[in-house]
Amino acid sequence: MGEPHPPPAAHRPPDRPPALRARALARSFGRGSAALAALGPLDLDLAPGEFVCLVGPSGCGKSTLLRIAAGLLRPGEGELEIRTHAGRPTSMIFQDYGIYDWKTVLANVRFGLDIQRVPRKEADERARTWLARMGLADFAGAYPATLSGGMRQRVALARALAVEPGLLLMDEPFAALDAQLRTLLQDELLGLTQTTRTTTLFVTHSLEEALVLGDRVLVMSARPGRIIAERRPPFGRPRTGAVRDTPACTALKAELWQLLRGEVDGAAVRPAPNGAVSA
Ligand SMILES: Nc1ncnc2c1ncn2[C@@H]1O[C@H](COP(=O)(O)OP(=O)(O)OP(=O)(O)O)[C@@H](O)[C@H]1O
Repeated sequence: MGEPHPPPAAHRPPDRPPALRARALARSFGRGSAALAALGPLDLDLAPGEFVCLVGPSGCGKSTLLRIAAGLLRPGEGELEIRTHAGRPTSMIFQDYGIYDWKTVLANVRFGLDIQRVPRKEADERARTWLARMGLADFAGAYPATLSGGMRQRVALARALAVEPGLLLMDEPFAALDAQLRTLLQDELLGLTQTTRTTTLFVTHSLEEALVLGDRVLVMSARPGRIIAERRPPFGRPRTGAVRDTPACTALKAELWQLLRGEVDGAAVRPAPNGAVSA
Protein backbone atom coordinates (compact mmCIF):
# COMPACT_ATOMS: atom_id res chain seq x y z
CA MET A 1 0.00 0.00 0.00
CA GLY A 2 1.05 3.65 0.02
CA GLU A 3 3.60 5.09 -2.38
CA PRO A 4 4.51 3.02 -5.43
CA HIS A 5 7.90 1.37 -4.93
CA PRO A 6 10.53 2.33 -7.52
CA PRO A 7 11.34 -0.36 -10.08
CA PRO A 8 13.91 -2.43 -8.17
CA ALA A 9 17.28 -3.73 -9.24
CA ALA A 10 15.69 -7.15 -9.62
CA HIS A 11 14.93 -6.07 -13.18
CA ARG A 12 18.50 -7.15 -13.81
CA PRO A 13 19.00 -10.72 -12.62
CA PRO A 14 22.77 -10.77 -12.29
CA ASP A 15 24.04 -14.26 -12.94
CA ARG A 16 22.90 -15.46 -16.37
CA PRO A 17 22.37 -13.37 -19.50
CA PRO A 18 18.69 -12.50 -19.81
CA ALA A 19 16.49 -14.37 -22.28
CA LEU A 20 14.89 -11.03 -23.13
CA ARG A 21 16.55 -7.67 -22.65
CA ALA A 22 14.96 -4.33 -23.50
CA ARG A 23 16.74 -1.00 -23.08
CA ALA A 24 15.10 2.41 -23.49
CA LEU A 25 12.51 0.68 -25.65
CA ALA A 26 9.83 3.00 -27.00
CA ARG A 27 7.29 2.98 -29.77
CA SER A 28 4.97 5.60 -31.26
CA PHE A 29 2.34 5.32 -33.94
CA GLY A 30 1.76 7.96 -36.61
CA ARG A 31 3.91 10.96 -37.48
CA GLY A 32 4.40 14.58 -36.59
CA SER A 33 1.74 16.26 -34.52
CA ALA A 34 -0.50 13.20 -34.98
CA ALA A 35 2.08 10.85 -33.43
CA LEU A 36 0.82 8.83 -30.50
CA ALA A 37 3.38 7.69 -27.92
CA ALA A 38 2.25 4.15 -27.17
CA LEU A 39 5.09 2.61 -25.15
CA GLY A 40 8.09 3.42 -23.03
CA PRO A 41 10.82 4.20 -22.74
CA LEU A 42 11.29 1.09 -20.64
CA ASP A 43 13.98 -1.32 -19.53
CA LEU A 44 13.17 -4.97 -18.94
CA ASP A 45 15.11 -8.19 -18.34
CA LEU A 46 13.63 -11.67 -18.26
CA ALA A 47 15.91 -14.28 -16.71
CA PRO A 48 15.97 -17.70 -18.41
CA GLY A 49 13.08 -19.77 -17.10
CA GLU A 50 11.36 -16.81 -15.49
CA PHE A 51 7.58 -16.27 -15.74
CA VAL A 52 6.83 -12.54 -15.74
CA CYS A 53 3.33 -11.05 -15.78
CA LEU A 54 2.55 -7.56 -17.06
CA VAL A 55 -0.45 -5.63 -15.80
CA GLY A 56 -1.41 -2.11 -16.73
CA PRO A 57 -4.25 0.14 -17.75
CA SER A 58 -6.03 -0.51 -21.01
CA GLY A 59 -4.15 1.01 -23.95
CA CYS A 60 -0.85 1.45 -22.07
CA GLY A 61 1.16 -0.48 -24.65
CA LYS A 62 1.24 -4.06 -23.32
CA SER A 63 0.33 -5.65 -26.66
CA THR A 64 2.73 -3.29 -28.41
CA LEU A 65 5.55 -4.58 -26.19
CA LEU A 66 4.64 -8.20 -26.91
CA ARG A 67 4.37 -7.57 -30.64
CA ILE A 68 7.83 -6.00 -30.65
CA ALA A 69 9.19 -9.00 -28.71
CA ALA A 70 7.54 -11.35 -31.21
CA GLY A 71 9.14 -9.51 -34.12
CA LEU A 72 5.75 -8.43 -35.46
CA LEU A 73 6.51 -4.75 -34.90
CA ARG A 74 9.72 -2.72 -35.02
CA PRO A 75 10.82 -0.78 -31.96
CA GLY A 76 10.68 2.98 -32.51
CA GLU A 77 13.60 3.75 -30.22
CA GLY A 78 15.87 1.69 -28.01
CA GLU A 79 16.50 -2.00 -28.42
CA LEU A 80 15.08 -5.38 -27.61
CA GLU A 81 17.25 -8.46 -27.70
CA ILE A 82 16.19 -12.09 -27.31
CA ARG A 83 18.74 -14.72 -26.43
CA THR A 84 17.34 -18.21 -26.03
CA HIS A 85 19.09 -21.49 -25.36
CA ALA A 86 20.25 -23.06 -28.64
CA GLY A 87 18.40 -20.38 -30.57
CA ARG A 88 15.01 -21.82 -29.70
CA PRO A 89 12.06 -20.01 -31.30
CA THR A 90 9.61 -17.53 -29.80
CA SER A 91 5.94 -18.55 -29.59
CA MET A 92 3.04 -16.15 -29.15
CA ILE A 93 -0.48 -16.89 -27.96
CA PHE A 94 -3.29 -14.40 -28.49
CA GLN A 95 -6.62 -13.87 -26.79
CA ASP A 96 -8.48 -15.02 -29.92
CA TYR A 97 -6.58 -18.33 -30.08
CA GLY A 98 -4.93 -17.60 -33.46
CA ILE A 99 -5.51 -21.11 -34.72
CA TYR A 100 -6.47 -21.95 -38.29
CA ASP A 101 -10.07 -22.97 -38.84
CA TRP A 102 -9.27 -24.81 -42.06
CA LYS A 103 -6.69 -27.08 -40.45
CA THR A 104 -7.46 -30.04 -38.20
CA VAL A 105 -6.47 -29.87 -34.56
CA LEU A 106 -3.48 -32.11 -35.25
CA ALA A 107 -2.36 -29.98 -38.23
CA ASN A 108 -2.71 -26.84 -36.12
CA VAL A 109 -0.48 -28.25 -33.39
CA ARG A 110 1.98 -29.55 -35.99
CA PHE A 111 2.10 -26.18 -37.76
CA GLY A 112 5.19 -24.73 -36.08
CA LEU A 113 6.99 -28.05 -36.39
CA ASP A 114 6.23 -28.10 -40.13
CA ILE A 115 7.73 -24.62 -40.40
CA GLN A 116 10.82 -25.89 -38.59
CA ARG A 117 10.92 -28.72 -41.15
CA VAL A 118 10.66 -31.41 -38.49
CA PRO A 119 10.14 -34.71 -40.37
CA ARG A 120 6.46 -35.55 -40.68
CA LYS A 121 6.48 -38.69 -38.56
CA GLU A 122 8.32 -37.02 -35.68
CA ALA A 123 6.14 -33.90 -35.98
CA ASP A 124 2.99 -36.02 -35.81
CA GLU A 125 4.29 -37.82 -32.75
CA ARG A 126 5.24 -34.63 -30.95
CA ALA A 127 1.92 -32.99 -31.83
CA ARG A 128 -0.02 -36.02 -30.58
CA THR A 129 2.00 -36.06 -27.35
CA TRP A 130 1.04 -32.42 -26.71
CA LEU A 131 -2.59 -33.08 -27.60
CA ALA A 132 -2.63 -35.92 -25.08
CA ARG A 133 -1.10 -33.66 -22.41
CA MET A 134 -3.83 -31.11 -23.08
CA GLY A 135 -6.59 -33.76 -22.89
CA LEU A 136 -7.34 -33.44 -26.60
CA ALA A 137 -6.12 -36.83 -27.86
CA ASP A 138 -9.58 -37.71 -29.17
CA PHE A 139 -9.88 -34.50 -31.17
CA ALA A 140 -6.80 -34.77 -33.40
CA GLY A 141 -8.94 -35.05 -36.56
CA ALA A 142 -11.52 -32.43 -35.53
CA TYR A 143 -11.71 -28.89 -36.93
CA PRO A 144 -11.52 -25.93 -34.53
CA ALA A 145 -15.09 -24.80 -35.31
CA THR A 146 -16.35 -27.89 -33.51
CA LEU A 147 -14.42 -27.12 -30.30
CA SER A 148 -15.31 -25.03 -27.26
CA GLY A 149 -13.36 -21.87 -26.42
CA GLY A 150 -11.38 -23.66 -23.74
CA MET A 151 -10.47 -26.49 -26.12
CA ARG A 152 -9.38 -23.99 -28.78
CA GLN A 153 -7.12 -22.24 -26.33
CA ARG A 154 -5.66 -25.62 -25.34
CA VAL A 155 -4.92 -26.23 -29.02
CA ALA A 156 -3.19 -22.83 -29.20
CA LEU A 157 -1.16 -23.72 -26.09
CA ALA A 158 -0.22 -27.14 -27.49
CA ARG A 159 0.86 -25.53 -30.76
CA ALA A 160 2.93 -22.89 -28.98
CA LEU A 161 4.65 -25.40 -26.68
CA ALA A 162 5.19 -28.15 -29.27
CA VAL A 163 8.04 -26.16 -30.84
CA GLU A 164 9.76 -26.05 -27.43
CA PRO A 165 10.01 -22.28 -27.49
CA GLY A 166 12.80 -20.43 -25.78
CA LEU A 167 10.40 -17.58 -25.12
CA LEU A 168 6.63 -17.74 -24.75
CA LEU A 169 4.63 -14.53 -25.21
CA MET A 170 1.01 -14.63 -24.05
CA ASP A 171 -1.35 -11.72 -24.69
CA GLU A 172 -4.39 -12.08 -22.44
CA PRO A 173 -4.75 -15.71 -23.50
CA PHE A 174 -7.61 -16.54 -21.15
CA ALA A 175 -9.57 -13.29 -21.34
CA ALA A 176 -12.31 -14.73 -23.55
CA LEU A 177 -12.98 -17.69 -21.26
CA ASP A 178 -15.47 -17.94 -18.44
CA ALA A 179 -14.17 -17.71 -14.88
CA GLN A 180 -14.18 -21.45 -14.16
CA LEU A 181 -12.43 -22.39 -17.37
CA ARG A 182 -9.96 -19.60 -16.87
CA THR A 183 -9.06 -20.97 -13.45
CA LEU A 184 -8.64 -24.46 -14.87
CA LEU A 185 -6.37 -23.28 -17.67
CA GLN A 186 -4.30 -21.18 -15.26
CA ASP A 187 -3.73 -24.32 -13.20
CA GLU A 188 -2.81 -26.30 -16.33
CA LEU A 189 -0.43 -23.58 -17.45
CA LEU A 190 1.21 -23.58 -14.01
CA GLY A 191 1.79 -27.32 -14.28
CA LEU A 192 3.13 -27.09 -17.83
CA THR A 193 5.47 -24.15 -17.41
CA GLN A 194 6.84 -25.43 -14.11
CA THR A 195 7.80 -28.62 -15.96
CA THR A 196 9.22 -26.99 -19.08
CA ARG A 197 10.66 -23.89 -17.32
CA THR A 198 9.85 -21.86 -20.42
CA THR A 199 10.71 -18.17 -20.16
CA THR A 200 7.33 -16.44 -20.39
CA LEU A 201 5.99 -12.90 -20.68
CA PHE A 202 2.28 -12.94 -19.90
CA VAL A 203 -0.08 -9.98 -20.28
CA THR A 204 -3.26 -9.98 -18.27
CA HIS A 205 -5.90 -7.65 -16.89
CA SER A 206 -6.49 -9.99 -13.97
CA LEU A 207 -4.35 -9.19 -10.95
CA GLU A 208 -5.16 -12.57 -9.43
CA GLU A 209 -4.03 -14.36 -12.57
CA ALA A 210 -0.77 -12.40 -12.53
CA LEU A 211 -0.12 -13.28 -8.87
CA VAL A 212 -0.94 -16.97 -9.28
CA LEU A 213 1.22 -17.45 -12.37
CA GLY A 214 4.09 -14.99 -12.08
CA ASP A 215 7.53 -15.14 -10.52
CA ARG A 216 7.30 -11.38 -10.89
CA VAL A 217 4.41 -9.04 -11.61
CA LEU A 218 5.31 -5.79 -13.38
CA VAL A 219 2.96 -2.84 -13.18
CA MET A 220 2.85 -0.47 -16.14
CA SER A 221 1.91 3.19 -16.13
CA ALA A 222 -0.79 4.70 -18.30
CA ARG A 223 0.21 5.26 -21.95
CA PRO A 224 3.00 5.54 -22.93
CA GLY A 225 3.53 2.51 -20.72
CA ARG A 226 6.61 2.36 -18.53
CA ILE A 227 7.30 -0.06 -15.70
CA ILE A 228 6.49 1.69 -12.46
CA ALA A 229 6.63 -1.15 -9.95
CA GLU A 230 7.18 -4.84 -9.51
CA ARG A 231 6.09 -7.38 -6.95
CA ARG A 232 7.29 -10.94 -6.36
CA PRO A 233 4.40 -13.13 -5.20
CA PRO A 234 5.78 -14.97 -2.13
CA PHE A 235 4.76 -18.39 -3.41
CA GLY A 236 7.44 -21.00 -4.04
CA ARG A 237 7.76 -23.34 -6.99
CA PRO A 238 6.23 -25.66 -7.82
CA ARG A 239 3.01 -23.96 -6.76
CA THR A 240 -0.61 -24.75 -7.42
CA GLY A 241 -3.72 -22.67 -7.89
CA ALA A 242 -4.36 -23.05 -4.15
CA VAL A 243 -2.27 -19.89 -3.65
CA ARG A 244 -5.34 -17.96 -4.86
CA ASP A 245 -7.00 -18.52 -1.51
CA THR A 246 -4.13 -17.30 0.66
CA PRO A 247 -4.19 -14.03 2.61
CA ALA A 248 -0.91 -13.08 0.89
CA CYS A 249 -2.62 -13.24 -2.51
CA THR A 250 -5.56 -11.16 -1.31
CA ALA A 251 -3.23 -8.55 0.22
CA LEU A 252 -1.03 -8.30 -2.88
CA LYS A 253 -4.09 -8.01 -5.11
CA ALA A 254 -5.26 -5.03 -3.07
CA GLU A 255 -1.78 -3.50 -3.17
CA LEU A 256 -1.50 -3.90 -6.94
CA TRP A 257 -4.90 -2.37 -7.39
CA GLN A 258 -3.81 0.66 -5.35
CA LEU A 259 -0.79 1.02 -7.62
CA LEU A 260 -2.88 0.72 -10.74
CA ARG A 261 -5.73 2.95 -9.81
CA GLY A 262 -3.44 5.96 -9.85
CA GLU A 263 -2.68 5.17 -13.47
CA VAL A 264 -6.16 4.79 -14.81
CA ASP A 265 -9.07 7.11 -15.16
CA GLY A 266 -10.89 6.42 -11.93
CA ALA A 267 -14.22 7.35 -13.44
CA ALA A 268 -13.88 4.88 -16.28
CA VAL A 269 -12.32 1.96 -14.48
CA ARG A 270 -13.98 -0.55 -12.21
CA PRO A 271 -12.14 -3.41 -10.48
CA ALA A 272 -14.02 -6.66 -10.94
CA PRO A 273 -14.41 -8.97 -7.94
CA ASN A 274 -11.64 -11.23 -9.24
CA GLY A 275 -9.25 -8.33 -9.35
CA ALA A 276 -9.59 -7.76 -13.09
CA VAL A 277 -9.15 -4.23 -14.32
CA SER A 278 -11.24 -2.96 -17.18
CA ALA A 279 -11.70 0.42 -18.70
N1 LIG B 1 -1.07 -0.21 -35.30
C1 LIG B 1 -1.42 0.84 -34.55
N2 LIG B 1 -1.65 2.05 -35.11
C2 LIG B 1 -1.96 3.12 -34.35
N3 LIG B 1 -2.12 3.07 -33.01
C3 LIG B 1 -1.91 1.89 -32.40
C4 LIG B 1 -1.56 0.72 -33.14
N4 LIG B 1 -1.42 -0.32 -32.25
C5 LIG B 1 -1.68 0.19 -31.04
N5 LIG B 1 -1.97 1.49 -31.11
C6 LIG B 1 -2.27 2.40 -30.01
O1 LIG B 1 -1.20 2.30 -29.08
C7 LIG B 1 -1.70 2.33 -27.73
C8 LIG B 1 -1.26 1.06 -27.02
O2 LIG B 1 -1.97 -0.04 -27.58
P1 LIG B 1 -1.81 -1.52 -27.04
O3 LIG B 1 -2.73 -2.39 -27.83
O4 LIG B 1 -0.37 -1.88 -27.04
O5 LIG B 1 -2.30 -1.36 -25.53
P2 LIG B 1 -2.68 -2.49 -24.47
O6 LIG B 1 -2.06 -2.07 -23.18
O7 LIG B 1 -2.32 -3.84 -24.97
O8 LIG B 1 -4.26 -2.30 -24.40
P3 LIG B 1 -5.39 -3.33 -23.89
O9 LIG B 1 -5.05 -3.63 -22.47
O10 LIG B 1 -6.65 -2.55 -24.00
O11 LIG B 1 -5.34 -4.54 -24.77
C9 LIG B 1 -3.21 2.47 -27.85
O12 LIG B 1 -3.52 3.83 -27.70
C10 LIG B 1 -3.52 2.00 -29.25
O13 LIG B 1 -4.65 2.65 -29.76
